[in-house]
Amino acid sequence: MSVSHSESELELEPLPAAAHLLPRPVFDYFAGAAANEETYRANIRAFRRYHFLPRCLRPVASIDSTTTVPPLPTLSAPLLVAPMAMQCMAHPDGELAVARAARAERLAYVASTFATTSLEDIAATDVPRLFQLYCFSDRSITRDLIHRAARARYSAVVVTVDAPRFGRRLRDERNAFQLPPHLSFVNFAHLPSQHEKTTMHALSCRIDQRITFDDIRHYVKLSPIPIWVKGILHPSDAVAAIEAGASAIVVSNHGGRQLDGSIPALDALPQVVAAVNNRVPVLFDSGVRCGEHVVKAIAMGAAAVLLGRPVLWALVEGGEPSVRSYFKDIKQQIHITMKLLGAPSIKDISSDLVTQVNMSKL
Ligand SMILES: Cc1cc2nc3c(=O)[nH]c(=O)nc-3n(C[C@H](O)[C@H](O)[C@H](O)COP(=O)(O)O)c2cc1C
Ligand SMILES: CCCCCCC(=O)C(=O)O
Repeated sequence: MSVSHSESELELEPLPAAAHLLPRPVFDYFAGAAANEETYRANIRAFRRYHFLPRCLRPVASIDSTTTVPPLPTLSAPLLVAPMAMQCMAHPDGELAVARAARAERLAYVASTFATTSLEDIAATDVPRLFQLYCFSDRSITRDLIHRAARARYSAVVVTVDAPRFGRRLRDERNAFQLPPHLSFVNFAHLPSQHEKTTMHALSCRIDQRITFDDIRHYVKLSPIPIWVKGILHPSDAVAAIEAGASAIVVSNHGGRQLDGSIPALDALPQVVAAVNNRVPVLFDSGVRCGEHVVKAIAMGAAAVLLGRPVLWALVEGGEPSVRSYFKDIKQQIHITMKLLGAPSIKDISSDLVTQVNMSKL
C-alpha cells in the first residue's frame, strides 16, 4: 500500500526519516490519523494563523523556562511526552528509552495504558510521570490500573475521554495492522487470555463506551492520586470535567486520530482556557512540532504542552540519545523564542504576545 504525499503536505510536515526505517504498517500506525486526516493536517496548519507580537527592550539576558504543573515536580520546560501506545515498535528500548531521556532533561512522561513496557518498569526510571488511562467496561480492570499507578508513584492519572472507540484509521484498516507478535500489552499480563494481551481488537472492545462525567466523579473518589482529563475540545466539557473533580484538563483532538473534521486543537484552546478561568491547569497537544509552537500554545493559555509524534520519530532514529537530543533541541527553540519575544520566564508569555490579526493589513 502506498500513501501519496502531495507537495503541500510535505511542505506542512516533511516525511520523517522513520518512514524509511520502519515496516510500512508500523509507520502508518504512528503517522496516520482518522479518515481523510484533515484534522491531523489542520492541527499543524493552525499554528500558522497565530502570529507573535513580540515586545522589545525587555531584559532577556537570562531565560528561565522552568515551570511547575502540580502535582508534578518542577520541569526544565513546559513539556511532557504525550501518551503514545506501543513504543517498542519504534525501538527495542521503547518506552524506557523515552522515559530515561525525559528524566535526563527534567521533562515529564505520560505512560499509555497500551504501552509495551509495564507501568512499573517505566516508573523504575524515576521519570516525573503520569499514567494515561483508558476506562474499561469491567471496572475492576480500570480500578486495578489506577491503584497500580498510585503504588508506582505516578503523580496523576490522565483519563482519555475522546476515544469511546478508536477513530476510523484507514491506513490501519488497509494494512490490517496488529501489534507485532514479539510484543504484548504488558499492563494486561495478568489477564487470563493470551489473545487479549496481544490483540488490539480484543482489548479495544473492552473499552467502556458508556462512561460519562459521573464515572469521572466515581474514579476521582476512588483514586488515591489526582485525575486529569485528556481529549477535551468543548468549553462546556472542560467545565463539566472540573465539576466532576478533574485536577487538570488536556485540550487535544488525539492528533487527529479520532473524529476527522474536528476543530484544530489550537483553535479550541482559548475558549477552554476562558471557561476554565484558572480553576485548574489547562494543558495542550495536537500538532506541536517546534519550540515556537510550544510558546504560542503557552501564550494562548496552556500551562504546558504534550509532545507527540516527533518523539516517536526521534526514538526510531536512534533510541534514547536521539530522543534526548530532540528534547534539547526543542528546549533551545523555546529559549530562543522566549528571548526574541521579550518573555524571560514562562509567566511572562502573556496572551498579548500572540495575535490572529494579519499585521500586514494594519
Ligand atoms: C502512535 C500514537 C499512539 C497514541 N496512543 C495514545 C494512547 O495510548 N493514549 C492516548 O490518550 N493518546 C494516544 N495518542 C494521542 C497522543 O497522546 C496525542 O494526543 C497526539 O499524538 C498529539 O498529536 P501530534 O502527535 O500530532 O502532536 C497516540 C498518538 C499516536 C501518534
Ligand atoms: C488496543 C490497543 C489500541 C491502542 C490505541 C492507542 C491510541 O490511543 C491511539 O491513538 O493509537
